[in-house]
Amino acid sequence: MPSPSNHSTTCEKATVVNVAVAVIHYKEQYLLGFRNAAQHQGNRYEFVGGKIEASEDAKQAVIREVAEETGFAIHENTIVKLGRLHHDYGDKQVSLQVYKIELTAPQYEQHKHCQYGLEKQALTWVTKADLLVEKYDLPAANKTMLEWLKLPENITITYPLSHFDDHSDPAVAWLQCHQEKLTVAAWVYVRTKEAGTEKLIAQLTRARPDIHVIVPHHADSQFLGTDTHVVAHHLTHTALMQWFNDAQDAAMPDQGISSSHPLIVSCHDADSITAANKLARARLQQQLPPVVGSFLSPVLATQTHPDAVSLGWETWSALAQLSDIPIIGLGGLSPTLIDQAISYGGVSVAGIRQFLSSQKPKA
Ligand SMILES: Nc1nc2c([nH]c(=O)n2[C@@H]2O[C@H](COP(=O)(O)OP(=O)(O)OP(=O)(O)O)[C@@H](O)[C@H]2O)c(=O)[nH]1
Repeated sequence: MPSPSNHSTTCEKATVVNVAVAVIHYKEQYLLGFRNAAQHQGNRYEFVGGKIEASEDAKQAVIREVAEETGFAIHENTIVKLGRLHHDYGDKQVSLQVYKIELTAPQYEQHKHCQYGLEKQALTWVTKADLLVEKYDLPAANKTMLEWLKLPENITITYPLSHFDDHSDPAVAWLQCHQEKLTVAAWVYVRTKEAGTEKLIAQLTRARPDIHVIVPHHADSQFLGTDTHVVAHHLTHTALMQWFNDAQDAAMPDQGISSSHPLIVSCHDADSITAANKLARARLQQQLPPVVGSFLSPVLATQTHPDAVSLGWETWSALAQLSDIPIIGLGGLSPTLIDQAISYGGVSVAGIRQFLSSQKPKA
């Protein structure tokens, strides 16, 4: 704790350093730099990046830093905002604005054998798999970035049980449909609102142990079975806004929300994005598993919610820019629209019908 008499230390600590971070990749190859021993968080790997100057915004800073450190001119690449996070290292507070940039094949080919950057810093290309299993020692704030990077490009949402109401046993029909049609190793948000959701999830994951499930945040994990691969808990828009309203006066606003898993939330507008940003900050402050994604919907008109007014890509994109966590497009989308979603500022697309394959997965 700083001594009250040490005014300069207190001031230094209170100053937040604004940093732009570039997660540069080509397909599954990711670029890491190495911080020299004399730097803050020295002798650790890092993503390319640096301080945002007073005269520029975060995106301009990321373009400049990447050019200065690597020589890549990325202004014509798609630059997707992954998120923003605050981290207190004790000796320094940083606010990191993180962008993901995919290089073109020629950009990568030209650079893939370079072992040093333009500032003579060591550079290395690593696989996404090695990066995500934390084979490389990165600063503590980067843990959350790695959680963000785990989000796949497609997320399948299950049909509601009521979709099978005309079957003699809707639960059996629900199970059979998803068991057969989920793609291999799919991330699946099980959106059943009815009682007994845990039993259905356990049955589905027993039949399909390859899948990764996102479960409602109130799902009782003791009924899910130990083999169920839960990657996140989901908070509906209603539950998120309820938390936000309850949290306005609370010192430690975490009431009733899972502390065991990362969270994915649902947002529809600027208010819910503000709530999600607040929840994301609170989780980091309390060192709880982070908020890793936000379904922002409806992008386009959907069969399941025909009365909802869709946002359209432009409004969706403007809302995505307000988010401190990665944005997942939902509503009237198909997996083939991923490039469009990325170009409008998202990282993934989600949906029901179009994301279930008619091909049975191989045993
Ligand atoms: N570039 C980069 N910085 C990061 C990452 N993660 C992270 O916590 N940081 C922090 O963000 C700050 C980056 O600022 P910087 O690179 O401009 O400054 P520096 O301390 O290295 O050197 P400088 O003050 O001499 O410019 C450092 O405090 C660093 O520890 C990351 O992945 N990349």
